[in-house]
Amino acid sequence: MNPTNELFQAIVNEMTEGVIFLDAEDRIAYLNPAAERIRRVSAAKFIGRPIHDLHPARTYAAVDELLNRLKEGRAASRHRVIQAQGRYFDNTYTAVRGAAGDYRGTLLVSRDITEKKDLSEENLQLKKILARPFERSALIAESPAIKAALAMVEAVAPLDSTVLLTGESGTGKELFVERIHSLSPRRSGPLINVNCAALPEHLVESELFGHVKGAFTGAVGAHPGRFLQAQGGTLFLDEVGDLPLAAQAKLLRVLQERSVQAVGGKGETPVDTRIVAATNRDLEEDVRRGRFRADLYFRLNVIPIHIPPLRRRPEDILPLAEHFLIHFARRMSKPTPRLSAEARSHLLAYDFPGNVRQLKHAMERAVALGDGDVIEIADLPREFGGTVPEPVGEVEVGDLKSALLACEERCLIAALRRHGGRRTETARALGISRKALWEKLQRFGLSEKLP
Ligand SMILES: Nc1ncnc2c1ncn2[C@@H]1O[C@H](COP(=O)(O)OP(=O)(O)OP(=O)(O)O)[C@@H](O)[C@H]1O
Repeated sequence: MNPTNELFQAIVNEMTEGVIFLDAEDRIAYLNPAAERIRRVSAAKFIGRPIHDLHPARTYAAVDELLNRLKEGRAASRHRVIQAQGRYFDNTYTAVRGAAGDYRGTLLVSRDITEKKDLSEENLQLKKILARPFERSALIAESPAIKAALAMVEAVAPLDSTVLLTGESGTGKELFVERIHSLSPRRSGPLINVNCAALPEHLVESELFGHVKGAFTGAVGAHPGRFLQAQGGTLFLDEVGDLPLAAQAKLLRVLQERSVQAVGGKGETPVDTRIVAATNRDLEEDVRRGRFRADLYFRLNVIPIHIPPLRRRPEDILPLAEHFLIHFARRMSKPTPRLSAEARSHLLAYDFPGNVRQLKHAMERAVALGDGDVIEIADLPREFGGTVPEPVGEVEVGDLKSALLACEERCLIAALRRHGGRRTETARALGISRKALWEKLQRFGLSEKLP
């Protein structure tokens, strides 16, 4: 054998690229070991057979077209990316011509580009993510009403004044507090959040103002209290309307004196914290009914900012829905689905008693359960289909769990009505903690609906 031939043979045998040579009649004249592995064929059986024998019938026309282009000199080489054995290959077809330009055949080289392709896909994903930056606490504000509230927040954030945010549950009050804090000179200090409705009544004072070791049974260690934890920062008193009256008096004193005394402690510690309070209750009404101290109300209501319910600002519904779809799709590593025209009109027509939180949960559910790239009406919770179901009424007995839940909901409603919506008394009558009551009201979306 010609030594040059031997040398080429050795090189081609060792190559990791698959090499196939097709003669002028499109028959396989040569196939190297790498091509045997890639195509899962043996050279011994395939030499002399038409190239089509390596391909599924549906690709014949495309392969013929490609080879014809090369034969006719319309192209010197062509690329095709194929998938084989779960990997991607870039196939380069190059026409081989004699000295006179006569077509002798085609050289087909297959390169494994799986890693490259994976990387470029990942790169594309990352570019998309970068092009659409998603802040964790992005605040969507399309409606004039929410833009006005945001403008107010931006104006008062740099001041140290107390802000009272009002609005139904789930309207985004917490996001507004974050915005106030992050735009204030206290932004590098802590933002401490206290949910006044979730605090057990007997622990309200020690939670807020701290306690010394051994101040009461269970006080094994000292606790600085939320006020001191928020030193130099912002203290967010969420659901402030749910503070028991005794705690309201103590809070008022702290706000007046600007100092706290820990439960069981003697000395006073000066407090340097900005107060932002929020409530979904009608505090003026609570003041009239003697449930909330008027003097505390005036102390907190220095700068009132109202966040309207979602049903009063329909311009926000679809932008919020899309924002949540992107967020959850990314979190669940799924492609971002879009809303069908019908789903959009249902969302726009719905009155959202649970506000943005309810919309957010619905979008999370749709992304989690959806298997397509379009969210249809069927992918939305049942209540979005029409009017909100009345919570009091016949128990729809489907399974035991839902029957028990419906029963629990009715008990809660009855107890709340009997106690005029007063959480502490309701919790006591039901034999559960205020925290447990608060959680149940959230779960059933009842915190808004009742007095
Ligand atoms: N404008 C908005 N843009 C983006 N997300 C929002 C917006 N408004 C509310 N959300 C989201 O909706 C959810 C509910 O909002 P948030 O917890 O701030 O409501 P809230 O008014 O504080 O409710 P509650 O009174 O029950 O504490 C949150 O996950 C929040 O991130």
